[in-house]
Amino acid sequence: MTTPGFHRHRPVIARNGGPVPVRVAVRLRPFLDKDQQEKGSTVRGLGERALEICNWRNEQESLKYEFDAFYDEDTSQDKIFKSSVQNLLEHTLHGQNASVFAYGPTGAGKTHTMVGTSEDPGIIPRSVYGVLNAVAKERGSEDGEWTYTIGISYLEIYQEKVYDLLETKNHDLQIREDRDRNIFIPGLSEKTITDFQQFEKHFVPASQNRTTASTKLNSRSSRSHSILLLKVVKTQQVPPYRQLTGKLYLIDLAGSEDNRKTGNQGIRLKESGAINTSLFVLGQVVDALNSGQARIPYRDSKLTRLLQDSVGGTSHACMIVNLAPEESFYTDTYTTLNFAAKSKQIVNRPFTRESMVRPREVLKRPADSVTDAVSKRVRIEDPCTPTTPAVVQTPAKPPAPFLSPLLRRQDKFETSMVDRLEKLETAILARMRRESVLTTANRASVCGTPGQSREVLLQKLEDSRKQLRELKEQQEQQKAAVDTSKENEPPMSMNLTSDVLFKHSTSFIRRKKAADSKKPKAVVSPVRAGPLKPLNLDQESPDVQFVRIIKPKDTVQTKKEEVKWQLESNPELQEKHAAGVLEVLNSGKLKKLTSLQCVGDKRARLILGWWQMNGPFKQVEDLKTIPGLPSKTVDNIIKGNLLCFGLTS
Ligand SMILES: Nc1ncnc2c1ncn2[C@@H]1O[C@H](COP(=O)(O)OP(=O)(O)OP(=O)(O)O)[C@@H](O)[C@H]1O
Repeated sequence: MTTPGFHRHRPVIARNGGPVPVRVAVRLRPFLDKDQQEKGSTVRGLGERALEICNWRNEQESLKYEFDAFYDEDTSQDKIFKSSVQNLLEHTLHGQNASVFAYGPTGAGKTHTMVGTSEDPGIIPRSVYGVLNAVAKERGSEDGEWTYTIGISYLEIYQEKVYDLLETKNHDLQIREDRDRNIFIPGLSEKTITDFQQFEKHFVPASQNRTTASTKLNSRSSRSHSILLLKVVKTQQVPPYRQLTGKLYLIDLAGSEDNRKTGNQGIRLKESGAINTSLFVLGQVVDALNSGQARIPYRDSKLTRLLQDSVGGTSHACMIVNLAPEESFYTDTYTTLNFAAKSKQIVNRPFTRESMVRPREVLKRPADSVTDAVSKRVRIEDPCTPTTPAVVQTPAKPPAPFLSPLLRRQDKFETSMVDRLEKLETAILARMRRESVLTTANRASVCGTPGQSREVLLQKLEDSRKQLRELKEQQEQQKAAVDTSKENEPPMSMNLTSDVLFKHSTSFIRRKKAADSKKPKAVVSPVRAGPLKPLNLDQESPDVQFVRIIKPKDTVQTKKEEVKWQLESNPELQEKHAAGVLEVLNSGKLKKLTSLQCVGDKRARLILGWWQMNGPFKQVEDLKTIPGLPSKTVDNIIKGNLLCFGLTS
């Protein structure tokens, strides 16, 4: 969104700030049912920042956690907003991004925290109100030098598809990243708001569009992740016409669901699968950030792609972790707290996004602005004050340079192309200015009349446009030539170096460096063979065999026919070993998991991730519910471990 009447003419300038950790606050919701209350809460607060839950491995112990804030069941929406969210809002007025997101199991109070009710509004309405107020306050403290535009967009991610909640006809929208590494969604509608009533007018019906359904754990369960985006564009009305763009992401995540408890089936189960998978990827993103991996799997789900800025990105972020006190939520509480503890370590690096704009009014009449250099009063609409639009004076000197039609569409070009066009434009302008002075001084002798002077300039302008058109055509031809050469790329055995292939390439066509044909290329990926790893469990006594090789009773051995030997497993030991494997699976340690047969680093991470999201495995076969682990692989893991342990013991 650019401010009406203005056009961006310089790419975004990023001013880096220091690292800022993600703020993590935990909120415990009250009991919803009196009967449950009598059983007592599984979460106990320990002051304003810490809490404890009992240890499922040893009931005599408790597990303690410390966060930036702990809000008990009596904490009001107002207090949560004021202590965790309010101070983030001002960043959006200064060109920085901020995000608030509610995380937690289904039914723990995320939507209540983010949206709330009309009597007790949550973070979203309070934040919008807060931003509108902050803008009004800031505008009141300066003399109309800046105008403010506030826009809202609202979307949901339902079953890995992005839906526009403000314009329901827009669905399955794509997520893109621009060259300034901003994530954006082409086609997502944006409504400008000037007051809270306008916000409500758009937000309330849009919230009805969100997909909710009744599950065993929540009668109005959100089946999607929703994101309200509030964009504040602040534009300077006098030179140097700075423009600051800040965004506030308010995110209500769908809850993680244990389908053994929800009883979900059919479509609900499918929804739940999509929700759990995206939250699982979120967990992987957090792990990758914490372990300093080079590749962060943001692209593995739509949710993480959209949260790229909030988690390990450039935004100030606050995560509100919602917990439920009921005993039935214990496993969810445990896994949620572990996720929250990991997220606390994430550090974001917010920066200011600033660009320079030029009034459009000037763009429309390039010749006028250069030759006449008259001061014009340009009305620039400020949507925050529709009744009294800001009136500013455009500068008479130096004349605002025009933008060539090509340059106006600079976003579509590679940077170096834009640079070249800009240089060309500057040169033309300098020449025009020189000649403008010349025409003023020698008007009578050189051009005769001002009308003629104008004609000369217009002719020059037409020439410069022609040059730009030619430049663009050249670029397209070169691009086409490169594409064709790529299509006809000869097999690697031909002695063509990258220089030959790309000899026509120009700097503005960026490409991957062509592979060095001299380097020997791997035809097949090498197979890694490792020794069988013994399971790190208590060893059985060697005389108790896990499997015996037996001869089938009914086999009649003939000379020609060989006996088909069979394996008979010892059921007692099988059970014992299964318990041992289960213990490893629930150890929560990557190293222990990789000690299992058929489990490498990648599978261990998948298992660990599932365990963190869903709690302890009840049986070894639960491995089959892990997304990304096919049941055949799981069978191999189970067989491999039970058998290997039997043979090595
Ligand atoms: N702090 C609170 N005070 C009073 N009631 C609450 C509070 N938090 C949640 N509730 C109530 O608990 C129920 C579940 O809350 P909510 O729908 O917000 O859960 P959720 O985490 O968003 O669930 P889902 O992920 O399934 O959408 C609702 O009836 C809500 O009104």
